[in-house]
Amino acid sequence: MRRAHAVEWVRAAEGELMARLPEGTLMQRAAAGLAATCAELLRDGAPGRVYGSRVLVLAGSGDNGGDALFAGARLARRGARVSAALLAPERVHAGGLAALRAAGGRVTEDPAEAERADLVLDGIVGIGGRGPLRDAALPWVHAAGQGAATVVAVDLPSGVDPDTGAVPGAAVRADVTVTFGTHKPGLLIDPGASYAGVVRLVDIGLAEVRGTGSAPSDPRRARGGRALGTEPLAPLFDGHVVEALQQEDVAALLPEPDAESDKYRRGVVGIAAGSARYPGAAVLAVGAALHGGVGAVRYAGAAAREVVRAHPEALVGEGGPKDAGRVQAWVVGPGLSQDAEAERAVTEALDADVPVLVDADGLRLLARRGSAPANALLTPHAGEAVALLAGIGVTATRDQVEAERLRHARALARGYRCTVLLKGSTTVVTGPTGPARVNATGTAQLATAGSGDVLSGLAGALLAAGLSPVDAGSVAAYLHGLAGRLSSDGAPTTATAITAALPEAWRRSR
Ligand SMILES: NC(=O)C1=CN([C@@H]2O[C@H](COP(=O)(O)OP(=O)(O)OC[C@H]3O[C@@H](n4cnc5c(N)ncnc54)[C@H](O)[C@@H]3O)[C@@H](O)[C@H]2O)[C@@H](O)CC1
Ligand SMILES: Nc1ncnc2c1ncn2[C@@H]1O[C@H](COP(=O)(O)OP(=O)(O)O)[C@@H](O)[C@H]1O
Ligand SMILES: [K+]
Repeated sequence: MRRAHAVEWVRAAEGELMARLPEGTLMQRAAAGLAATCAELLRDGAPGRVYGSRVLVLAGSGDNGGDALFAGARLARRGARVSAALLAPERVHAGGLAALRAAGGRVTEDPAEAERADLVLDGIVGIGGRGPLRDAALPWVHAAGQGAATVVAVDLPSGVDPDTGAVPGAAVRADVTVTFGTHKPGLLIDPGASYAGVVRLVDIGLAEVRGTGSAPSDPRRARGGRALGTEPLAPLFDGHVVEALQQEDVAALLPEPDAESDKYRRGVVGIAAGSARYPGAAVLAVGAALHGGVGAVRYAGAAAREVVRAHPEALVGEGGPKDAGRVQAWVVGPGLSQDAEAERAVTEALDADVPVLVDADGLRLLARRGSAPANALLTPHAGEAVALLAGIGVTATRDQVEAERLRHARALARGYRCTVLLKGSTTVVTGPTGPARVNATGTAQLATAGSGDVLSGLAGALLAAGLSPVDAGSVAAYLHGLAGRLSSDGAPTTATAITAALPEAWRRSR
């Protein structure tokens, strides 16, 4: 599992660790890890060696600049030609600048150096950064983007909000980010994540003080109706606030049949989706559910004929969920439309007393109620999230949801008191408390009609197979993203092709 901690936790942990160590130890650990990565990049890149390479340090006013200056000093001692741009000269890290000068480095005021450099070290701001990058940095950041230099972000790309991944203005586009101690949420959540390049974690000893985070905040306090932004971002639950499943985590969660399994023991998922107008959503959701590790898929609704024609394995009926027979989880909503019959299907699925995944039209209907059962998994895209937020009295635009995914997904989970999977460039899955899961396997090629229906069917099947809503949502997002990549391989893909790639995604994940 990849874990990310909030700034508040990082500062507390670092404070505790620093109190036990000689002054400057952590910064030297950070600088050593940073310099080692830079040396490797210079050796593997165009210069082919550290000696004689041109390195530019962008140094802001805080410790992030200190890390970069000390790393620059280490590279200068190995023969690199290092210069530093001091973006706030009166507040520069004095020890870092002295070390750089002592190693032969110099100060520059010419942004064109950023275009000529082999490597640019972004030490403008780290976890102390707030709001858009200030003007002094902009010519340097622009020039670094124009040139051929490898851009290495120190701790995180400057301009990316460390806790949310929001990018409120200009930001550094890094090829590599060297982050210290633990990942930061902004490195795992778009738009910030897309600025980070390849992220490398340097151990500075924070693991020694893990578990010192304060208790999670009470979810009841955060019940909807208030403006967002007035509460602390997220509870410091077990220290980390964000986590990303890795292949071995997914492998441990995938349901596998054993010698005693039969189709009922593996779980049966019910799909209430599609309508006379949109039968395709039903066909796609059922198709994906059939690859989701359950023993059987029941379909209930108006597209029964189309479903059984496409998938003879499905058990179909034209009535609603109530008449469909026993299932271990329901998926309700894709392509359902929003008429009285659709409303009845949603009510019956919610009343079935089994875990229920609500998507698409089902979410629009749910927003009118403003509540959901605790075992529900809601799967909105940003537009549907706006409607759901309105249902609990929170006003937000689509752009705001996309700029701060974590905050809005959490607000929905708290407001509806259930699990929420917010789709998009970084899929976020979260309950009202506990760490949020983010998924990194996706590709923008997934943004194709019907791909959400595939995700719903798959996640519903995993729910029926016994996974918790958070596990079902995050494992489904992982497999769906991987299947999207496999089916696309650089070309446009389709929902049908994503479904066809699910078995290979599953095989590669177990
Ligand atoms: N605290 C520690 O023990 C360690 C900290 N380390 C480094 O220290 C960093 C944190 O240092 P600081 O707390 O000094 O904070 P930063 O260096 O991240 O930034 C703080 C400074 O940047 C300015 N600033 C804030 N927002 C800005 C913006 N949008 N544009 C331009 N300037 C802005 C502020 O005025 C402040 O002076 C970490 O990210 C990491 O790189 C590492 O040395 C490891 C150990
Ligand atoms: N830019 C993107 N990067 C990665 N995944 C994306 C992106 N845009 C959309 N997706 C994914 O594609 C799927 C689209 O689902 P949805 O919006 O419900 O589409 P539809 O309703 O057409 O099925 C979701 O899984 C979503 O996370
Ligand atoms: K930085």
